[in-house]
Amino acid sequence: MTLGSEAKNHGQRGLVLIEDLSNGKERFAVPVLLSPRQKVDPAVFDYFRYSPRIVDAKKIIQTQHSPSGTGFDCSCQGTCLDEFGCDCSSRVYGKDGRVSNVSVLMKATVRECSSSCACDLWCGNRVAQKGPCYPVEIFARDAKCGWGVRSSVDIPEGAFVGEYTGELINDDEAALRKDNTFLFETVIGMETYTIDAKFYGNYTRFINHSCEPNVKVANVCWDACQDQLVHMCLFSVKEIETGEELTIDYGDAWWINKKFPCLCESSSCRYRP
Ligand SMILES: C[S@@+](CC[C@H](N)C(=O)[O-])C[C@H]1O[C@@H](n2cnc3c(N)ncnc32)[C@H](O)[C@@H]1O
Repeated sequence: MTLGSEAKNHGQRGLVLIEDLSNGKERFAVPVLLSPRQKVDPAVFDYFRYSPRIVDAKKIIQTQHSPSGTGFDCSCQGTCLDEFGCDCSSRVYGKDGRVSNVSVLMKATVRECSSSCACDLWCGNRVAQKGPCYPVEIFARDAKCGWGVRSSVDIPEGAFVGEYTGELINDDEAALRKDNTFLFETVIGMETYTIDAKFYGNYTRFINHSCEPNVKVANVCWDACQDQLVHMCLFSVKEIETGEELTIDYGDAWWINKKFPCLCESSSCRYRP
């Protein structure tokens, strides 16, 4: 992590606290920007460890789920795409790697090709597994909401914008965690697990809630294993302009028992008294 001993000016966008929170682990730098007008506590960056992938410290995937035996593999030569009549295509991604109909994303798990498929790495059914390519920055939103994430470029609709990463833990351990702010449920096979991004994760754990979000979470699989880990993958559901904040809907289960109102400012806000 590059911590600026003196925050540097970053054009109009703010002062750079950290030049690249990912420390070279993403295709692009993930700067953290302070604002002279918005005081936000930077203490999180003292303990937060950046991980572009799920952290399986308890070896849940390795020991509890068979690494062999694929639930899904193809024998295609070259690329898999719906338009080539390929049966293994998830029928979600277009030729440009974007989702043409974002409403289908939330309906069923998207099965991308895996290492046990015969197709090439550039097959059209491998998108989220290759990692994000739209640069973002973490910025001081305001004292109440804390940090937020905004785009550094224009993002088209249907684009993959990142995977929610963090520590993979079982439900018993999740129940013991004191802070449930960063918990996100996932599944492996028939069992439910939790991803906790409080201490380990990537920029997606800084994405704030909106009742009218521009990003939605979809279930995506790409591991060559019968009981595949379902990755929580974020896709833009509308065009996002440079400088616009990325937001997701945390859902009713997250907002239950929260002692503060939603500050999303949407006219259709559901969590404001
Ligand atoms: C997953 S974190 C998002 C990153 C967070 N802003 C930070 O600085 O670490 C969720 C927390 O952000 C704040 N937050 C996010 N969206 C909000 C909203 N719409 N209204 C109020 N607070 C929000 C709340 O403090 C919430 O507990």
